[in-house]
Amino acid sequence: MDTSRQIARRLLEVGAVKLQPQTPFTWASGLRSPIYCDNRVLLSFPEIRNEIVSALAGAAGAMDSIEGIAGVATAGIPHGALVADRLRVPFIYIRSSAKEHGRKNQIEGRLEAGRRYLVVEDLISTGGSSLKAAEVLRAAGGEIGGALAIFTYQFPSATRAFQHAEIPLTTISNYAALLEEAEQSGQISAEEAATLADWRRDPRAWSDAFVN
Ligand SMILES: O=P(O)(O)OC[C@H]1O[C@H](OP(=O)(O)OP(=O)(O)O)[C@H](O)[C@@H]1O
Ligand SMILES: O=C(O)c1cc(=O)[nH]c(=O)[nH]1
Repeated sequence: MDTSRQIARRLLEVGAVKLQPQTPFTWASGLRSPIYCDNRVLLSFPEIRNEIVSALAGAAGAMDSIEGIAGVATAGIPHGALVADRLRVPFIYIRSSAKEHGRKNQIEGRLEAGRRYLVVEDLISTGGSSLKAAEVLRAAGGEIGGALAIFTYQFPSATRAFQHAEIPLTTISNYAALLEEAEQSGQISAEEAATLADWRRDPRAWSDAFVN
């Protein structure tokens, strides 16, 4: 079994994937969606967490000269810190906005201008959170070696956004693998599969059309 399917299996195993077509989730982007994949749950299972970190660190290790990890707040922080620890490289994290008290930082940790960072995020929907963090990092003088996440919904608009920002995106699992795994293991009903197929054809239209 390939890594993306194996990780998808783990996501289902820990109950990270929730379906609520009648009472949709609101995503960070504001989109409403029948599905939510909560990668934070993986952190509570040490063996599975170890498997995830190994896959992320393996992917990061295969990239060209990554000199530091930049976690995206909040869910990218624990995964990113674990990967940085495994690779023995510096770690920083990027808040969605600057703190309003204390040192008023948006980037926490010691950023070194010119250092090549890998942006680590738990999940990519629109890609907006990771790309915003990458922008903040670039503006502060950091180089971006790429972005790495556990899961992506594989939206073509997200792919284009990463290409436009010239940031190569790598993920260790994805929506197609999740759907295959859920269908083959019988963890999704025909009705749920139909809802997801309908949603996936045009997530924005599905979101806009949803009436409470
Ligand atoms: O690709 P995007 O459209 O930006 O969506 C993905 C983001 O949404 C979630 O963050 P959220 O801000 O909801 O929660 P968190 O604080 O737990 O990271 C997730 O952790 C990603 O950061
Ligand atoms: O886009 C989001 O906010 C989002 C979607 C999802 O499935 N999981 C998550 O943690 N965030």
